Amino acid sequence: MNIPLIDIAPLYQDNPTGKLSVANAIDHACQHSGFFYIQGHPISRERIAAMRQLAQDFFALPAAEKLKINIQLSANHRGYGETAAEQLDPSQPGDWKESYDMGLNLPVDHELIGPERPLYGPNQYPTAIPDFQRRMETHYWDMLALGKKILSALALALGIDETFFDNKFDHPLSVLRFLHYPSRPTTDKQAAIGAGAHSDYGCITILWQDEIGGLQVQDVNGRWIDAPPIANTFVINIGNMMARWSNDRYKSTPHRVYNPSGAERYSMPFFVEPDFDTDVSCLPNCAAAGDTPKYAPISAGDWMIYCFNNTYAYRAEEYQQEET
Ligand SMILES: O=C(O)CCC(=O)C(=O)O
Ligand SMILES: [Fe+2]
Repeated sequence: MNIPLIDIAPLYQDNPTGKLSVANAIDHACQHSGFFYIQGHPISRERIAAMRQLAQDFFALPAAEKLKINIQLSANHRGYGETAAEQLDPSQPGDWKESYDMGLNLPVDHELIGPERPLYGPNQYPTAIPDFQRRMETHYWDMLALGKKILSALALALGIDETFFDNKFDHPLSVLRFLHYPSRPTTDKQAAIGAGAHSDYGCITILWQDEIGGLQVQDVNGRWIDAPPIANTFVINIGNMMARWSNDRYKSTPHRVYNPSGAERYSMPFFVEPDFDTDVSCLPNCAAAGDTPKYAPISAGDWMIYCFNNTYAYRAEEYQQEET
């Protein structure tokens, strides 16, 4: 399996031929591995270094401080997740990582908030770190702009209006996540799996990973292929929503974090997800003329809730209790 490295700088230039050739390279990668690296993006090295430091500072807070903003206190899935709270592969024990999730910060009385859209709401910010909220939000919007740029390339490759996705991110469900895989003894074989095998739920994921490595992508034969860190790049992958939206033109590929060295690791995924009410029904030009699309229309938000209910241990428990 080939995970290509694509220079996306032409997407920011006014040359239609250059743009189209990047769009076609992205389209090709999304149809085959479902994974690619990007370089030539506008997120600076200084910004990445500062965000990494912020993540380190956050996870270094005392447990009691982090637990004040426990994700379990949030009705809309924001805040701190303890080690083993997330179980990406249900056949394995919980993952050996801690997390912090933030997204669009809406006040509780915002008109979009209600039982029918449970993913909207406020963030939970640590009070012990000065300027945390502003720094996270600045990075959030910059990463979202990058995500929209990549989606504009997909639109171009599909022969649809380049701006097709633009108006679908007024109140995005996109999430910026910090991950910390604490160090552990190398004899602990089970814990070498930092994040169990899974595919992502949303449109696309833009991942920054530190220099430790461990990200692996599954090829069609079930083999695990390393996706090693490459300086100043992000790893992009297709999520389940985009696979569905594109009628399976694009592949949402299983991946995991396998780190037998036991070294501490940080990563920072940004999950590009549109507005809750976005209609996810077969994109133009993704079904052959006369063919019925494979999947029924669903809203982006309902799709995400369906996926969440199958992943987080505490949510699955709630869900099962509701059902019995
Ligand atoms: O930590 C990583 O490198 C990958 C994390 C991941 O796949 C995820 O959070 O969906
Ligand atoms: Fe993932």
